[in-house]
Amino acid sequence: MTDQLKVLVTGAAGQIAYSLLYSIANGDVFGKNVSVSLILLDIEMMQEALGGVVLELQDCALPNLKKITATCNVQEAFTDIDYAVLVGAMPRRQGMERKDLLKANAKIFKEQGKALENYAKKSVKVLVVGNPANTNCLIAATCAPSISKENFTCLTRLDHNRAKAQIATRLEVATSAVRNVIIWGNHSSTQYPDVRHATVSVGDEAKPVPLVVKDDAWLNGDFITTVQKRGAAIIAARKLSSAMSAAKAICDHLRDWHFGTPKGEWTSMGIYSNGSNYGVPENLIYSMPVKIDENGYTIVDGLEIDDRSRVRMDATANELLEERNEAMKFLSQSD
Ligand SMILES: NC(=O)c1ccc[n+]([C@@H]2O[C@H](COP(=O)([O-])OP(=O)(O)OC[C@H]3O[C@@H](n4cnc5c(N)ncnc54)[C@H](O)[C@@H]3O)[C@@H](O)[C@H]2O)c1
Ligand SMILES: O=C(O)CC[C@H](O)C(=O)O
Repeated sequence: MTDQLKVLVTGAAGQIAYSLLYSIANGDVFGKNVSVSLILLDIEMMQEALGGVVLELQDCALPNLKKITATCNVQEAFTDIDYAVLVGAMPRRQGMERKDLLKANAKIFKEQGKALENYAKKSVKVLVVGNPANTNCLIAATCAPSISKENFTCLTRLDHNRAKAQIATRLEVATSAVRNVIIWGNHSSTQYPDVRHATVSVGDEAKPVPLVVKDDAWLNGDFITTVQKRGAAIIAARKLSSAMSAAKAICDHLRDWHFGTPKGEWTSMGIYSNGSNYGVPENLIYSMPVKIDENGYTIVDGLEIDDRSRVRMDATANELLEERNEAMKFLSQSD
């Protein structure tokens, strides 16, 4: 494993980045034995604020942090990077619809997909966070045809963590006792949080979550809607979208992608669908359960999908197909 990594974070002057950068720079994500060069990209207007973030990172006096580059220059930002954490995008605020975000943010991911194609290492691993994350990720992947589609992922780990926490709270157990929840589909209110295959540790035994919860009405009702609408609930309360929990989820996603998932566990990631898993259409970024080792991720196969799940999985796929249609219109427009 390499002992030096070049990690780009976009939207670096924004609120998620403010909660994220310390953990990356401190070695909590890529390990204490790896020195990290951080490249911080934000738009020109934010360079003064970004300069302040740099001052703070310096003042943390972190031994792992080899170099910090703050820039608004896309070529400088994407050159030779190992990881691209694409956070920079407009967040939804109260009263905004998701399609407003697609209009505003698609051009960012078109430009950054091209920059990945032209300047990044071909082995670069890309995590798209900016919303609508799945479709922005598809846009970036489409604009970087020489990079393997497997290297493009979007963040659904926040939803995964939310689902895990809801079950743990309900059962009054530690979140670490709950394993193998799944988020299927879009990082949106159509996502399908699925606990039919999840387990909870009771003493030395891992028992199926539905058997321990013993409340199918809750599992098929309020549990699902709470997870689906959690982002909107946070926006309504904070008047800002989630940041601390998003940053934590980004760290979890990157750490598992870099080091692998714990034995016997899977996680949820938005990944490229080639059309051969669980009836998910080809050429979508769709969240699925994956196990990760030194060879990369593999989709957990063979899980039984019941009729109710099929309907939910198709509904979220249909939303992604609609978003893709919109996105392709942007891609066909000249710059
Ligand atoms: N996938 C998820 O789970 C998840 C969770 C939370 C938030 N989000 C999304 O993450 C994004 C960022 O959220 P935030 O709260 O940090 O927003 P923010 O407004 O606080 O910060 C966004 C930053 O991106 C910068 N930016 C805009 N265009 C850019 C560009 N072309 N290149 C580089 N930087 C650019 C802005 O200047 C700003 O500093 C939003 O789209 C939000 O909806 C996703
Ligand atoms: O815009 C939204 O509805 C969600 C914002 C963010 O992605 C979250 O999940 O907290």
